[in-house]
Amino acid sequence: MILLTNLILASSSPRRKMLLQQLHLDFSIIHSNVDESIDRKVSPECVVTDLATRKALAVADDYHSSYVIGSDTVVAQGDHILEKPKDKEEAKKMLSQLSGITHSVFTGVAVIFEGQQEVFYEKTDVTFWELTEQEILNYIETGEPYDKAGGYGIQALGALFVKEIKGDYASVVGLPISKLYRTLKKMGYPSLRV
Ligand SMILES: Cc1cn([C@H]2C[C@H](O)[C@@H](COP(=O)(O)OP(=O)(O)OP(=O)(O)O)O2)c(=O)[nH]c1=O
Repeated sequence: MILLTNLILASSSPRRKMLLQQLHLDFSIIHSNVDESIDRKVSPECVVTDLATRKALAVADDYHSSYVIGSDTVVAQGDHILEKPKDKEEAKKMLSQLSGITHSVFTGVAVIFEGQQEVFYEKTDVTFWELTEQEILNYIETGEPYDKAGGYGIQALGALFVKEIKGDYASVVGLPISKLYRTLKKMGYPSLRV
């Protein structure tokens, strides 16, 4: 097992990688490959903290002396949890559901180091403009919705749908780096730049 750093991001998300790079730390990426099936009767905060913990634990089992970060993001509209749309129909349904209303984006984070475990979540409220059917169809054609919770990316074309956001922008994109930084500090992570 070759490991160059003692910070590991247990994620395949290019957005999480990009956000963690903002901390100017060396880190490795190891995909966690956990079963991401969820219990839809459970609250979104429980879903994201549970999945984040599962992702971190799956990697931490092999890397005890590293700080391992797992994370998960879902969109919640009322009692409905929206994950990543599987196809065009599902993407259309999700975006139609989000049109003209406020929904919440939940991101859970788990950091594990030598048996210590810190788990938290961020909730950010996002309000969409009313979207026309044509806008939704055109957006789906770009392919942007498919690997993103709720079927949109606030960091890309999806930004055009956003009227207002209350909370942490980075958390919507997939990793609340401000709170993560504070958590690493609390856990004694040694190489923080600030
Ligand atoms: C709402 C929203 C979500 N997303 C992304 C963040 C996450 O990558 C994705 C939600 O899926 P996740 O299952 O949380 O993450 P993932 O499968 O991409 O990566 P991994 O499990 O390996 O860590 O949606 C955006 O990029 N922009 C947005 O505006």
